[in-house]
Amino acid sequence: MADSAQVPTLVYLVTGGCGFLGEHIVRMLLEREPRLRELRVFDLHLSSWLEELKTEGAGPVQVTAIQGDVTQAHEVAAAMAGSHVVIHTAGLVDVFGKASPKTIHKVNVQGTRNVIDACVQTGTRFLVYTSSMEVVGPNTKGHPFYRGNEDTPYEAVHRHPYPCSKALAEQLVLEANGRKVNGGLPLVTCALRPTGIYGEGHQVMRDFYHQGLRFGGRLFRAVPASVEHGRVYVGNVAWMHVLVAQELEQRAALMGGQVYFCYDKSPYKSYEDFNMEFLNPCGIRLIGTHPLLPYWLLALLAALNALLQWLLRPLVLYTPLLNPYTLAVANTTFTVSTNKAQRHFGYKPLFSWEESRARTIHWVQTMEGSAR
Ligand SMILES: NC(=O)C1=CN([C@@H]2O[C@H](COP(=O)(O)OP(=O)(O)OC[C@H]3O[C@@H](n4cnc5c(N)ncnc54)[C@H](O)[C@@H]3O)[C@@H](O)[C@H]2O)C=CC1
Ligand SMILES: C[C@H](CCCC(C)(C)O)[C@H]1CC[C@H]2[C@@H]3[C@H](O)CC4=CC(=O)CC[C@]4(C)[C@H]3CC[C@]12C
Repeated sequence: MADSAQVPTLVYLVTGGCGFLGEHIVRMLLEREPRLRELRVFDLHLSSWLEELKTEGAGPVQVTAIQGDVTQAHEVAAAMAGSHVVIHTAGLVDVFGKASPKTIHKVNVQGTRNVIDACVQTGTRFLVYTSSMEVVGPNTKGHPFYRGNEDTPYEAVHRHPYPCSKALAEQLVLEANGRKVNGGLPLVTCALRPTGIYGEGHQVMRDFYHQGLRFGGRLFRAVPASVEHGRVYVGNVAWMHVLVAQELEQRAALMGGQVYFCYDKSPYKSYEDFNMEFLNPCGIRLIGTHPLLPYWLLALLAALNALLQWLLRPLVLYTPLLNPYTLAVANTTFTVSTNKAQRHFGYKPLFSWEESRARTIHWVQTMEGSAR
């Protein structure tokens, strides 16, 4: 990257820039990357906030909205021509059976291959990829991953299309590190593995909140409180992406081809107890200190849901929250504890747990259809 302490010269492209995480990355770049000249936001569906940003909130930075599909190699290459850094966060996040395994593979794996090829073709040298903790686990055997780091041995066995696709895509990204791009310089890549992300705009939190309102302000415990699940605030995930993108040139030898868990100081709790940190102040209570239904019954219901999904598929898309995969993930301890990102590029969470919590609560309270 050119040394541009004073004059903004850099062109960034964010794929999936209109998604939950993508929007936070876009806003964080505008706030925290003074060298930015142009920010290209590439997404299948462009959001209306982007128009407001283009007219009001971007300051001197040119924000370019590009409606495009990562599965279309020519669209990706055209969008990327002339950019210095690409943050590839576009993905099909589906663990509920909304999309077919083929579509998930196409978007997550072929889409990533297209981004890498476009880097090579257009001479874009820096690629930051949003991977996922799901690349590691939880595995199908339900083995706990307790306070693990990037080097913790774990038997990663995937069957579900989403983690399979993220694992393949991450591998492509890491293997691409060092490939010569147009102009002869080496590509520098790195992958971030967020745990379960939460914060403003989180669709599953929205679903749980509305479910709680429908049940008269109550949710029923389904997962034992002893199962701990790693969570990270979206603002800190965005911050880590921005920081990596900024440091990748100076620390290419150290960071190139590396993976980093994406974490912060959010407390280790069960998925449901953690959600209650936000939903409780918004009038939702979690009923039961133990799961109301025994595990075997939940597993049976999850299997039934899977069967119903399959039977109904020709007629209607039935995608309940409970299925064998979500039940297994929610019931398996998976927490990370690492300082690799701090050691390699000085990452420290930008938002404290208290601030992350307050921001998320505020978002739930101001959500359309909220109890307040
Ligand atoms: N939500 C979570 O808890 C976690 C998410 N991740 C990863 O973070 C990334 C972002 O996830 P979220 O923001 O949660 O999902 P999201 O669904 O809110 O955002 C994904 C964005 O990608 C776009 N997109 C999808 N297919 C596309 C295509 N073919 N071409 C161009 N754009 C396309 C969507 O329109 C959307 O704006 C994904 O790669 C996901 O695998 C990783 C760990 C945890
Ligand atoms: C929806 C699940 C909780 C419902 C359980 C039930 C039905 C028993 O009440 C969510 C529990 C864990 C979530 C996943 C986890 O946070 C890791 C993820 C990482 C990603 O990359 C994408 C999202 C997800 C798979 C996330 C999805 C929802 C859960 C399965």
